[in-house]
Amino acid sequence: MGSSDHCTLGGYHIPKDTMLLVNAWAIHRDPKLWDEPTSFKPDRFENGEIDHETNYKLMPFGLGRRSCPGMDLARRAVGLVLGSLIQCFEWKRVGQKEIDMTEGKGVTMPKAEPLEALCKARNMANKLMS
Ligand code: HEM
Repeated sequence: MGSSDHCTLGGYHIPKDTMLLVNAWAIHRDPKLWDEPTSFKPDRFENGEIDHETNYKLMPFGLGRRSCPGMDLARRAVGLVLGSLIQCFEWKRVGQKEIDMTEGKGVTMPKAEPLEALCKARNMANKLMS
C-alpha cells in the first residue's frame, strides 16, 4: 500500500502512491539518539526515560494505526519465556570460544553464526512438568 496523497516528510517530497519504509534498524542505532547505541545497556530503559507517547526513537513494534496489535501479549510473553528458560534449564555454550554476535542478513536479524548451546533441565523443572 502506498501514500494516499502527495505530502512532505522531513523536508522530502513524497509523491502519491509511494511505498515508504521506516528504517527502524538505523534509528535504533543512531548515535544522535542513543548513548553508545550498540552497547547492551538495559538500564537505559529504566526510570521511564522513554515516553512512548512522545518519543519515537524506540519502535520494535512499529508505530501508529498499523503498529503491532500483539505488542501487549508479546511484551508479557518475552519476559515469561526468557524467565522460564533460565529458571528451568542449565545452559552451557559448546566449547570455550566466545559467542560470535555478528549480525547476519535478513529482516528478522538472524545471527551470522548460529548459536549452539547445551541445555539440561534443572530438578525443579522436572517437578514442574510432572
Ligand atoms: C516480540 C514479538 C513481536 C514483535 C517484535 C512484533 C513486531 C511487529 C512489527 C514491527 C509490526 C509492523 C508494524 C508496522 O507496520 O508499523 C508488526 C505487525 C503485526 N504484528 Fe507483531 N510483533 C510481535 C509479536 C506479535 C504477536 C504475539 C502477534 C499476535 C498475537 C502479532 C501480530 C501482528 C499483526 C497482526 C501485525 C500486522 C498489523 C497490521 O498490519 O495492521 N505480533 N509486529
